[in-house]
Amino acid sequence: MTQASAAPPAGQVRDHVAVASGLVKSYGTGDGAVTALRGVSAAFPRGQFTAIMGPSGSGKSTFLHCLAGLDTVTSGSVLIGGVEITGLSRTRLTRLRRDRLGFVFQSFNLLPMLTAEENIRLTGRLGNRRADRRWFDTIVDALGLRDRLDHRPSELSGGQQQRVAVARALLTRPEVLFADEPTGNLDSRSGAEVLGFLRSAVDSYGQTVVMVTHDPAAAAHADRVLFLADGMIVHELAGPTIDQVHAVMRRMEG
Ligand SMILES: Nc1ncnc2c1ncn2[C@@H]1O[C@H](COP(=O)(O)OP(=O)(O)OP(=O)(O)O)[C@@H](O)[C@H]1O
Repeated sequence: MTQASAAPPAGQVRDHVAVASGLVKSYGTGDGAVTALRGVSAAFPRGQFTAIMGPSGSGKSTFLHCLAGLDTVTSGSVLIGGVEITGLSRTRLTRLRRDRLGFVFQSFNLLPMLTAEENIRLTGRLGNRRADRRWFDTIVDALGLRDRLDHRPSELSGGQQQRVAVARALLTRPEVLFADEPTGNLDSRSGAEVLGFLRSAVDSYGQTVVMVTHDPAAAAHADRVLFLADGMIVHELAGPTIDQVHAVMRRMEG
């Protein structure tokens, strides 16, 4: 297996919207301590779609959460848009996540009492109203949600709910969209629709996407796949095909 690339030198940081260097994450102390990340370094170029794969327990979700400022690190550094986030106060971190990052999770995390449109607009800031309206319309139409905007989550299919969650995450034009198993609760057709949209957001709008997935077919939508094993990046594939991803996973799972 090839060695994955380390974080880039300082001069390249501006080309990478997120840079992790030497990330270590331990949970607990003493005999019960678990080290989930053991020195993970990776850089995420602007406008690229990266998938993170690896066996169960290899540290994928921990890595995504540390990278996105949802969890603290034990040591190491995370730069988002050039800002070192590991030392930020809780308030500044919350503001950075709200203003600059988007999130999509396996469970759609929509508010049940709000309509699809209200859910989508929940995190959107009011800036230039006309531009905001245009962008809202662009996302809603691209995701095929136009005739579902007045529905509440319980009146939507899983695929539609996840598309609402993706629209909500993209409304603020985040520097990075972080997705943790976004298709984990969807049938293969709905999953493919969500993945197709993420792909086109990268291709059409230059969106940066970082996605954790178990599914080789999902990972094949990405520009590259980083493979984690036992808290370390052990392999990287560029322009992955489903067969290549399967082959690496088979080797890793022995
Ligand atoms: N809050 C926590 N407290 C203690 N240990 C944790 C915690 N979260 C994760 N871990 C441990 O850290 C390791 C990595 O977990 P993580 O959830 O990041 O793996 P994963 O690759 O995303 O797994 P899966 O594919 O099963 O979701 C595992 O050994 C897990 O048990």
